[in-house]
Amino acid sequence: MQNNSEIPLKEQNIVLIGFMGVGKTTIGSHLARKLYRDFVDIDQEIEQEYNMPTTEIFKTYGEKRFREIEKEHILKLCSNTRLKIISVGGGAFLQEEVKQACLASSIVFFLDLNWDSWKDRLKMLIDTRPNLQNKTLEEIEELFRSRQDIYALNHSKIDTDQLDAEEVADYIIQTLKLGWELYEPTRGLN
Ligand SMILES: Nc1ncnc2c1ncn2[C@@H]1O[C@H](COP(=O)(O)OP(=O)(O)OP(=O)(O)O)[C@@H](O)[C@H]1O
Ligand SMILES: O=C(O)C1=C[C@@H](O)[C@@H](O)[C@H](O)C1
Ligand SMILES: [Mg+2]
Repeated sequence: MQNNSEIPLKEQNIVLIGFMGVGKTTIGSHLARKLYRDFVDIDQEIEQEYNMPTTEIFKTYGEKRFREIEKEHILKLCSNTRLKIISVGGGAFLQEEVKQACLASSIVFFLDLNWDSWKDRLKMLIDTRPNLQNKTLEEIEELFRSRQDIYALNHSKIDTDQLDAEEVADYIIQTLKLGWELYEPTRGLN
């Protein structure tokens, strides 16, 4: 669970990564409530800044612009904040600089879900995720599989297949407590 950050492990931001629809936003808000921390959802931050949904931002400004704004938001949080729960967009780790900044400053959890479970969620996601639109199921599966590489570097991988969102949040908290105790058992007490 360790990284290069000067920030004590218990105060580092927690970043949730994974493919669209694995539950980063839902689980992140449970986690924030349970740990009494602020929750930041990068997609929602960008939507608020532009005052339009992601699908409209993609149509009006293009994915490239969206990625630039996404990077700005994440880099700022990585360098200026602590104690936050951050859900990043499913494509954020496509940008190497974003990936490295998160891994160096924060505790990064990869929320994993298998394809068969994921595809049952497609109907719920399609209207609001531009990168799922105008694709066949085979193309979406190809995207799903090709994206797994970008999530492979993380501090902890959580298999979410058999768990509801709240159970995943509880599991993350158990993992964190173990990591905090193991790596910094006395920090802050001396
Ligand atoms: N563990 C879970 N079990 C069952 N359903 C879940 C679970 N986690 C999330 N969901 C449901 O899946 C849908 C997508 O979840 P959510 O929006 O949190 O995904 P996301 O990872 O934030 O996606 P994106 O990267 O596109 O923002 C929601 O309808 C949510 O209620
Ligand atoms: O995986 C992706 O490419 C995306 C995921 C969403 O979270 C949004 O960031 C946007 O819809 C793009
Ligand atoms: Mg989300």
